Amino acid sequence: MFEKSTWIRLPRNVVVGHGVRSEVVDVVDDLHLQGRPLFVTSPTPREVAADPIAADFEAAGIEPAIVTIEKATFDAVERVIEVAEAEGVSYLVGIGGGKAIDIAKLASHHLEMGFLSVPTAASHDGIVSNRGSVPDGDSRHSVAAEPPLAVVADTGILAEAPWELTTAGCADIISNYTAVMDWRLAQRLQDVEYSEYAAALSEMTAEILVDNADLIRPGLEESAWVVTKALMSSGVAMSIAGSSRPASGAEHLFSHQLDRLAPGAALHGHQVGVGSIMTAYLHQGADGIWRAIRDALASIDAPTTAAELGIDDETVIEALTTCHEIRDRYTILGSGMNERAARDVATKTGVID
Ligand SMILES: NC(=O)C1=CN([C@@H]2O[C@H](COP(=O)(O)OP(=O)(O)OC[C@H]3O[C@@H](n4cnc5c(N)ncnc54)[C@H](O)[C@@H]3O)[C@@H](O)[C@H]2O)C=CC1
Ligand SMILES: O=C(CO)COP(=O)(O)O
Ligand SMILES: [Zn+2]
Repeated sequence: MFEKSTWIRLPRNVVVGHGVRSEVVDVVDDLHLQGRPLFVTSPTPREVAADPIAADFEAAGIEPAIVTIEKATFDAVERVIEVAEAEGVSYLVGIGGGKAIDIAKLASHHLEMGFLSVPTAASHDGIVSNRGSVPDGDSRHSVAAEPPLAVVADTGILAEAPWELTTAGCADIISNYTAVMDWRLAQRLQDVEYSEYAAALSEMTAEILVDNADLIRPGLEESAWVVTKALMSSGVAMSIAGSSRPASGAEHLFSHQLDRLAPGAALHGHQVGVGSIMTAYLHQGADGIWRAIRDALASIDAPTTAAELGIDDETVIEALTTCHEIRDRYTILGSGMNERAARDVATKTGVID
């Protein structure tokens, strides 16, 4: 008897384009959401998007509550939950980069409320995913969370954000190549649950982005369009898989460990890009696609070395040798790299001198 079943939860409305920031009120109306929202944002996104969107809500007779968070932590999720309960809100709107959106996503899941995702940076592929990524002591959890009811991505805002945020989003997508290699390996060796559709979508998204790399240039609003669509497609792959596997393999473990060893040194996307160069080498050796990944990153101005990340060589080695402990996720790193092997891959790929 066939007993398999799955739930794929995706946004109902995806609104992308120039000036769509002013359509958030219409999207809420279309979703028949009643009552007050709680905006979850961080300082700069508050200025560029949350305050103007709040003014639109006020003009429509709705008084939003606003909470500003600085870091993606479980304490921040708790604080948002407390504010939501104290203010009697009925849905959440995450406005900002990956951290603000993750916190809104996790809080709305706990509160059993809907949430909208309003990215102000094309810097990460959590915009539509049903996962939240939060550090917790020595680990980094990928937590099942509420997917957004709707996404409103204003390409005008995204194109005006600092260029490195967009190149970080591109690198987060390019890292899908190695994330999928790790997923297939884990399926073969550990029989982990695997979706050919999600894997194919994730790889195709990276391929389309790389094929359109010449459209990705600073100051060009079309770049924000191309990158945002790729970020959404990658997020949909995660939602189809019911796991971040299609977009997160050993290169992400490396980045999560750098977040612990060198907090705030570099953007998530940039770290996973550099990780991806090295894990591609580990998968396929000197003649594999590691050079293509490095060149694709370089072509969109993303870092390809430890120095460009602003991280010293020894921290890279420490991250490589310890990051398999971050979570129980089987990857090419197996039960861990020793120091010589880590130095070898980092040197041969030019990540360290
Ligand atoms: N849940 C998921 O599936 C995924 C989650 N993530 C998570 O997302 C986070 C990384 O996201 P990021 O956006 O790189 O970090 P972030 O949220 O810290 O944003 C980076 C910086 O950009 C600023 N910023 C955002 N929009 C801006 C604008 N328009 N103008 C000027 N500054 C602006 C933010 O205030 C922040 O200082 C990590 O915690 C990562 O684990 C990443 C990918 C997938
Ligand atoms: O960043 C992600 C995908 O790009 C997902 O994050 P996790 O590695 O925490 O699942
Ligand atoms: Zn990522």
